[in-house]
Amino acid sequence: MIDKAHQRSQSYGVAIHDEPDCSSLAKGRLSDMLEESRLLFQHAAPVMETLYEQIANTHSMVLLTSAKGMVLHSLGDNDFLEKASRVALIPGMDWSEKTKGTNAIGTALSEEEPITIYGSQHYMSANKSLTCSCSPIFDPYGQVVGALDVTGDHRSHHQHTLALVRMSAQMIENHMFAGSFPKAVRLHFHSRPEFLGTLVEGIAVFTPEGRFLSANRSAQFQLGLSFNALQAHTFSSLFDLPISALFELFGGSVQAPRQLCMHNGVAVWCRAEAKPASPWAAPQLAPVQPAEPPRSAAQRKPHFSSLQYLDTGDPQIAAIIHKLRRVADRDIPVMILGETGSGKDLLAQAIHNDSARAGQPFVPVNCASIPESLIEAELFGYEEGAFTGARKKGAMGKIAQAHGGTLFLDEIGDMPKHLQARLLRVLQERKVSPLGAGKEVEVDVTVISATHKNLKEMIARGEFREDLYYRLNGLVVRLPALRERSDFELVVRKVLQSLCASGQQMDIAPAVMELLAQYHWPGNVRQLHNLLRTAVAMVGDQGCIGLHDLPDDFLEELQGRSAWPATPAAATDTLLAAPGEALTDSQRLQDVTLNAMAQMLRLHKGNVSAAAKALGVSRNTIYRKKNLLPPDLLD
Ligand SMILES: Nc1ncnc2c1ncn2[C@@H]1O[C@H](COP(=O)(O)OP(=O)(O)OP(=O)(O)O)[C@@H](O)[C@H]1O
Repeated sequence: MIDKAHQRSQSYGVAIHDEPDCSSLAKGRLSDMLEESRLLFQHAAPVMETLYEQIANTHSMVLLTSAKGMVLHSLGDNDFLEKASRVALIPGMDWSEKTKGTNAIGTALSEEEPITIYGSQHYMSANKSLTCSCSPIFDPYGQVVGALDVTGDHRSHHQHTLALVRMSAQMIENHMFAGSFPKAVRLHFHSRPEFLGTLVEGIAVFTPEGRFLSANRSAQFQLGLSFNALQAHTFSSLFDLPISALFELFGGSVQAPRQLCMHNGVAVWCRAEAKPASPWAAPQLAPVQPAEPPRSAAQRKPHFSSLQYLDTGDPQIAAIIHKLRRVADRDIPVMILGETGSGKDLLAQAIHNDSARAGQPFVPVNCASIPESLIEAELFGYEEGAFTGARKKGAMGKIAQAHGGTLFLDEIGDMPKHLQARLLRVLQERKVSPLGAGKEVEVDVTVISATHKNLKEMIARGEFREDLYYRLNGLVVRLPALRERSDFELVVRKVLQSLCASGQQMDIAPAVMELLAQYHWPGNVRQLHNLLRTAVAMVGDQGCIGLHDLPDDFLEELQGRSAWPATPAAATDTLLAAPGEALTDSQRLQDVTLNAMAQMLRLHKGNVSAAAKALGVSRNTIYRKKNLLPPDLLD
């Protein structure tokens, strides 16, 4: 990228050794540009202040530029501002590549990508004492409208700066997004429900008829499609559902997240929003029926939700479910312990969905994923003007959003100590006071918390309040790790089923099942879910998951852990066989793999690429086994 930028700079005729020139500064032009970029400036100014707070006293400054690279606004340390003015890094100056050659602002705008330009990478000698990190800012129509930059002394550059700048640019984009398309159907989504409502959630907007209008960066990333490519899509081509089904899915509630499957096979948790004025919510399409009583557990689809769905025969899980049913609807706080990925989140949702509060919001908060500086505002909400960067009309906190329903405090062990006391007060008094608000709001929530940390040890170290611990642990349940479960095969089948589209037939070769059962699953069901998702994609429409459908790194790990004993045995079948014919003895997998490779190499006359393609593995997988294969087989 830098080489290309230098070539462009050269072609623009930028002189490497020119002195910085402030003479082109035109006050009138700056005020015109500010007027033109008013919307951008409005959304960016508070974010710039927050960003500046993070980097204050690091000899650096925050800059906002127009889409053409003109500096619109800057905030910085006084000593550095002076240095910056010496290199003409001041409002009104043009930092496009055409005038300044390679620099983060100009190059990020040319490439439409975030970038850091380190000291000597600058094109002009005068700028080599700077290091700058810049991200372009896109408007809700996919157009670059400006850039956000942090520039500092090249000796005090911090490697996290670009990440901070990217996040801040995304925050500005999300704010602009929130104010656009008031009549559209808005879908918020993420593969992890606790990320809904946070900076990283995907937001896609459709017309009431389902035509694509816009998507933020995260949505483009999750859908695997650029803004331009998305123009050709509709809601149904992206989510395999007519848009009218959204209403049914959300049953009139916009709060409780539901699962949808994207066109690329990845499941995401979603919330949908449509303003009452939208025809989507108009009576002829889908009448809102607020008076409808919550559906009973029996009526609800047992889809990733009810306790019944989670009961797959393991006695420890059965005991947990039994205990949970006994305390159901008594507002007893439940604390779920368990390793990461063991299903704590899913269990919390199942508890909610089986409770009398099922028709009300289920609001997850991941205490570990929200920056410490934002968690207070996220949880308790804030009033207009409560702090720098606060939204115009304030925001409702997660606790208040959960009113009537369930608040799920995931990773409670990561809750900052100073907020633990406030949370305790809310739980005791059932009232919440948003930041900057004089009055308190009554809240009726039932609380479920979860953690993989040892809270008792944290209490002993003074890191977790004992009184809060006893408030939260009405009933403590410990989810077993996947390797400890006796219902492994059923869990595999269930996860597999959840990954298949309706009507898609997918089986798993018995030998593969045996192999999976021997693995130690440090990432628990989440790891299994991810592995099977890849395998299902490898198999395609329908068929049977064989060894060659598993990712190479997983197979290598299995080999490394000697889950494949090297028992020499004459293998006869191959794992590429149909389900009924597949091997049942995983002890012979090594030989079977080698045999399959040898067979394919013979068939393709030693052509490793063709054999690898036929086996569905990479060429390296075959090369790595080179020493174990007959030497005459490899070309
Ligand atoms: N019993 C189960 N059946 C089917 N899928 C499951 C089951 N348990 C967990 N999963 C799936 O595994 C993944 C991880 O589950 P979940 O997020 O509930 O774990 P977690 O313990 O909350 O993880 P973390 O500690 O990282 O927050 C999800 O995709 C979930 O759908």
